[in-house]
Amino acid sequence: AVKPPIYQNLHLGLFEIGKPLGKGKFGRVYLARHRDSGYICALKVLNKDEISREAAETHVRREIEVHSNLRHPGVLGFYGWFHDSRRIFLILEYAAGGELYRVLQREGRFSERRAAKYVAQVTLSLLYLHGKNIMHRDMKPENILLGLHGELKLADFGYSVHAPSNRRDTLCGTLDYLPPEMIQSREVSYTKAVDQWTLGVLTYEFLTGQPPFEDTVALTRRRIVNRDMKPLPSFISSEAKDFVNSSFFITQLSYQDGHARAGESRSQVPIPQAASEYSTSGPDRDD
Ligand SMILES: Clc1ccc(CN2CCN(c3c(Br)cnc4[nH]c(-c5ccc(CN6CCOCC6)cc5)nc34)CC2)cc1
Repeated sequence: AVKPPIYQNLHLGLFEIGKPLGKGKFGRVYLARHRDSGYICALKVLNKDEISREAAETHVRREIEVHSNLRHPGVLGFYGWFHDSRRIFLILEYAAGGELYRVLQREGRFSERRAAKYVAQVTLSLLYLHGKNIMHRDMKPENILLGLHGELKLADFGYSVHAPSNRRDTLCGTLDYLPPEMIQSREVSYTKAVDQWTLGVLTYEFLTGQPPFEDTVALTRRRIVNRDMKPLPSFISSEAKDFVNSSFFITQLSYQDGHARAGESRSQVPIPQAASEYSTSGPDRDD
């Protein structure tokens, strides 16, 4: 027999569940409305069994720990969480514009003006996160949402950590957005330069519709380590080309020196010699 409502999940009973907004690794996200206030939100419902099966407890714990302490217009709102015997529920801001990668897929690529607006917004969100000594580490169009007025919102803090960090999380999913230091096998400590590199990858993808190092898995790895970016198409302005290139070289520099040397123009920045300068040695890590 169906249990009387009082015994069902008290918190869940506070919400009316609407259309599913998407499926992910450990669960789904639904449009939801808080009954008393009428407030519209996105309810991320994670399945505990699937989380345990993938040994992703730390991933989820970190997502809640980090995300619940953030409050910024360029970061998807996190309003709270609750759980029952089978599921974990995250109460998140509803981004009315949906996922940025769907917009990019639909439009092919963005104009330089629109790309510049998005890069500026992601930069402000990153400045906020880095100011709190947090690296996102998993920035990609799939994890960027659009608000009602087309403003960008960073989401999914499952891979975020406090800088610097030498965690060796298992990296899964695409390598396209990861900088050399995160895919080379040596034990390294990640700095915030990780997110700066990814901003360069995002800029390239906004302008062309493809990530700069996209290739077969093995060749993507080699391209990234050698900073062997696929050439930008001729329709890209020289200023945009310079911006994308600098984010890969300045990042390499700041990573090497362990501190940001922002503001240094390219002419003063020693540009690496041949690609051979970067060792591609060391056992490949395919976790
Ligand atoms: Cl566990 C998990 C489950 C699913 C996902 C993938 N998405 C992560 C982001 N999700 C959303 C979140 Br969180 C917060 N607000 C959202 N708003 C939307 C959304 C909003 C509107 C639409 C409809 N489109 C909007 C653009 O025009 C065409 C119609 C589609 C999606 N998705 C989310 C949706 C699901 C990630 C992890």
